[in-house]
Formats: sequence, structure tokens, C-alpha cells
Amino acid sequence: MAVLEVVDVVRRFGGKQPITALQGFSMTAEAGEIVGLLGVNGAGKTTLVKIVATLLQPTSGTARVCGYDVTSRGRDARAHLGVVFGGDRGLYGRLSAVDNLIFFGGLSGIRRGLRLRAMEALEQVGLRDRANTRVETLSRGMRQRLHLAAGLLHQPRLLLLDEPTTGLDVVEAQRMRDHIAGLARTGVAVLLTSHYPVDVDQLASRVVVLQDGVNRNDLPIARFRELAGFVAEVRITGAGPQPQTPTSEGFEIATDQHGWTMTCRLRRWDLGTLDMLTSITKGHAVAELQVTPVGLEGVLHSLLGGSR
Ligand SMILES: Nc1ncnc2c1ncn2[C@@H]1O[C@H](COP(=O)(O)OP(=O)(O)OP(=O)(O)O)[C@@H](O)[C@H]1O
Repeated sequence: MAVLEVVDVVRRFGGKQPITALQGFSMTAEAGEIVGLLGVNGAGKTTLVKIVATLLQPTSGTARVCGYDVTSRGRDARAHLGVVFGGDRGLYGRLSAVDNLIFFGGLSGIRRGLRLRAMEALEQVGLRDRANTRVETLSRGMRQRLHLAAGLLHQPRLLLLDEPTTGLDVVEAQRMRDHIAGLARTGVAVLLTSHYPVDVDQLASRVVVLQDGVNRNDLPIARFRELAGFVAEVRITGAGPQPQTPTSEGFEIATDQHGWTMTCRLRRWDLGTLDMLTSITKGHAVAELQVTPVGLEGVLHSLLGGSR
């Protein structure tokens, strides 16, 4: 059984200009899987996350967490899911890290062994040694990890993460990603919404693209990258006579007062490609060779670029 199963969910909002944010959206997430949820602003990501989190009801369709319908079995669904929104608000600055967790745990109905659970959750996010530190003296990254710990208190099978690295420096963002990856290795399913392609690039095993309220692409991340139609961009600069460019591979060459620049989007990257580049540039004065693998950003751009 999938940890998360969303089937044909429709969500309409009324008002002067009624809007259908989700129009028959379906997806699943299995144990241990990190699914990256991508889409332009207004695509319906937050609406979907709120429905799964039992904060908003679908107009029609079903969403189940560990088999429990989020509408008719909301309490059971909530018992199996943790929600972590980005940012560091909502914590009590004058309480210690562990007391914040005890407070949140109490609110979500954990009665027995709460202090022990709180300490375990702090351990999971690398904050055990800060258990008794007042939250207002913790760094932003630490406070964000404390949010993650709060989402883990009741040992959920599904974690909904919305922008988990917002506002973090590169070191803290990487630490956060490491913790998320570690959680998935313990079998937790993660639905990750992020505007930072690097989060999804590094973490997700599968990518779902939400567009116009439907699941437009749902692919393992390696297959998703292939949607760009190329694997890498190559850029070679040099001086002196310009090389002969092969017509078959779509090379382009430009010249200026400093010399020439040759660019190409490669459809594959292997030893044959390397041989080809060597033979094109043989005997020419090459100043620089750059090969940039296509990232998620490039794929999203070619998928969603003109479709707002
Ligand atoms: N409470 C609401 N009332 C009316 N319309 C809403 C409401 N919540 C969301 N919408 C509309 O539903 C659509 C989807 O919004 P949603 O916030 O789910 O998108 P999103 O993909 O999360 O966007 P972003 O990336 O900007 O956070 C938008 O057109 C939005 O204006």
C-alpha cells in the first residue's frame, strides 16, 4: 500500500472569480521515497499539500495517508503524517528546544514518553546537544531543524516538507538536506515542495510537475532530466583560426575581438563525445572548455517556460 495516494482530486475556490486550483490531480508516494513537487507560482502545490495535511477538504476525489482518507479519517491520517513548513516562526523563543517539542507533542496528543521522544527527535536533526538551549539563541538553521524535529515527534510515515531550506545559508541548507535524506532512508515517505531546484535535484528520487491543476509529469529523476532533450551544454573558447564545426551535432560558433566561442547542447556524454570534441579542437588554441550537465532548472525551463 502506498503511504500517500491521491486520486482525481479536484479543489475549487469560490468568490467573485471562482478558480479550480486542482482539476483531477493524482499521485502516489511509497515508503522511503522522496517525491519532489514542482510547479510555477499558483500551480496548486500549496492547495495539494493542505489537502493532504487535512487542513483543506477536496471538492471531490480522495487523498489517503497510509490508507486513511484525509476527509473521513482525518485523525488517523494525521497520526501518520508530519508537516514542516519553511521559515522559523511559530516556536517559543523563551522556551528551550526540548520544551518547545514537549509543548507541540502535547498539542498533538502524545502522552507517554514525550520527553524521550523529544530527545530522540532532537537527535535525528542533530540538535541533541542544544536540548536545553533557549530557542531565541539558536541560529535560523537550527530553528528550522527544530521545526523538522517537531514534525517527527509522532514518528510519521509521511512527511510534508514545504520549502525546507528557505533562508538557510549553504552549509545549513546542506545539513537540512542530509537530515531529510537520512529520514527517507529510515522508510519515511517525503513530499517535498521547493522553489530551489538544488533541493529537489539532490533529494528527490521522483519528480511530479503540477501544471494547470493536473499531474503533468511524474517520472524518476533521471528520466525527468531527459525531458530537456540534452544532457549537457559544452562551451569551448579559443583564439586564432576557428575550428571546423560538425553540422550533425548542432554546434554554433561566434567570434569577437578576443577569439571564438563554440557552443553545443549534447544529446549524450560518453567517450565518443570526448573523441569528437578532441578531434574538432585538434591543432587549435583552446583557452577553455566547459561542460555543464543539465540541471532541473534547465528541464523546468524547457517544460514550463512559456506556460503560465
Ligand atoms: N483560499 C483561497 N481562495 C481562493 N483562491 C485560492 C485560495 N487558495 C489558493 N487559491 C488559488 O488557487 C490557485 C493555486 O494556489 P496555490 O497556493 O495552491 O499555488 P502554489 O503552486 O502553491 O503557488 P506558490 O508556488 O506561489 O506557493 C491560485 O490561483 C490561488 O490564487
